[in-house]
Amino acid sequence: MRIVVALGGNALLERGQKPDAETQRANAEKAMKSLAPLAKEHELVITHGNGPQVGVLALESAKDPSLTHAYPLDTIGAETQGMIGYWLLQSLQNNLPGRQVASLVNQTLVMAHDPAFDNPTKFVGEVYDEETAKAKAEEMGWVVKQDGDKWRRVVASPTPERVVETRIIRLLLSSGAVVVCSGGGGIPVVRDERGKLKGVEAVIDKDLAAGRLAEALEADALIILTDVPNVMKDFGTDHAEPITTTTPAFLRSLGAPAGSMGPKIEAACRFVELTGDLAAIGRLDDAVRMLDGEAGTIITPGGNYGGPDDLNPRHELTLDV
Ligand SMILES: Nc1ncnc2c1ncn2[C@@H]1O[C@H](COP(=O)(O)OP(=O)(O)O)[C@@H](O)[C@H]1O
Ligand SMILES: NC(=O)OP(=O)(O)O
Repeated sequence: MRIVVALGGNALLERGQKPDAETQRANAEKAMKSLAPLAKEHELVITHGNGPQVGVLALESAKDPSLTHAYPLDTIGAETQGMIGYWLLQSLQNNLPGRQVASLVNQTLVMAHDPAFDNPTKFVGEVYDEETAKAKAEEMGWVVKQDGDKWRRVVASPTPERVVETRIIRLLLSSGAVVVCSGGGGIPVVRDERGKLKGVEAVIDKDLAAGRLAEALEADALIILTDVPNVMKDFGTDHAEPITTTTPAFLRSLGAPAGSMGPKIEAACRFVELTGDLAAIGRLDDAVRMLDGEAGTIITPGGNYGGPDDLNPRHELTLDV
């Protein structure tokens, strides 16, 4: 089977943890141990978030006295792909001896006229109280918005249209390699009037980008991993209920959920609607059980799933290396 996994930000940095390299490396190691069983049996693509890490590197760059201009967000996106990609690469190599692993710096095309450029919505960096956030906005030239009961910097997050390196990712997968790519949703780029690629000031949503990549790779499943076991109906109320197996129509009928559960649901529903295949949302530790239909919120066209025998995979793992 060919599986695209989107790794939630919490897998690298739990709420309240400081973004030190050693903390994130240790979290990456735990996350890759959870995904190793999937990689042993399937073609696997791993994508990841970069919101907190963009914040750290952007601040560093903005405060570096040797620079005339702070690094732009496309360059910082590439830095985060290199850094997080390295942590994931090494953990995978250590947990999957003998298996080839590739970690790519790669780009995602967005449209230059995407209205998202005029309405920043993607939270990056750390959380502040309102007063500190507004002072930071003044000092750094940021836009800040409320995120729950805290405040955070927001940047433009245009819709991902296509992963530029889709073809090489497909080649790597068919040779048996595990591929880490589309980190932070991919480095945001547009094509200019001559068709040449050019970076833009934005951070793409990694779940939406993982969905687009899964479509383009004709993946058999899209698994979105976060820190909650299920999508909940009536989330945040005293009658909240976990959703186990469902349809895109039902999930969409719940309305727009708070924060980044929204893009997760959108990515999962779109993938199932367009491909007829399976998407799942749940906890990192449950990744294997989700595919067995024993955990998570499973989304299929008919809203039922009895396990991998219900799938009709197009891809088989071949270790051609
Ligand atoms: N309907 C819902 N069901 C479950 N969790 C929800 C829902 N709506 C919002 N959430 C919140 O979304 C969070 C996951 O989103 P987020 O933390 O942004 O993901 P990640 O960083 O793992 O990509 C959960 O911890 C939960 O607080
Ligand atoms: N790029 C992105 O979606 O990152 P987070 O998941 O860390 O917000």
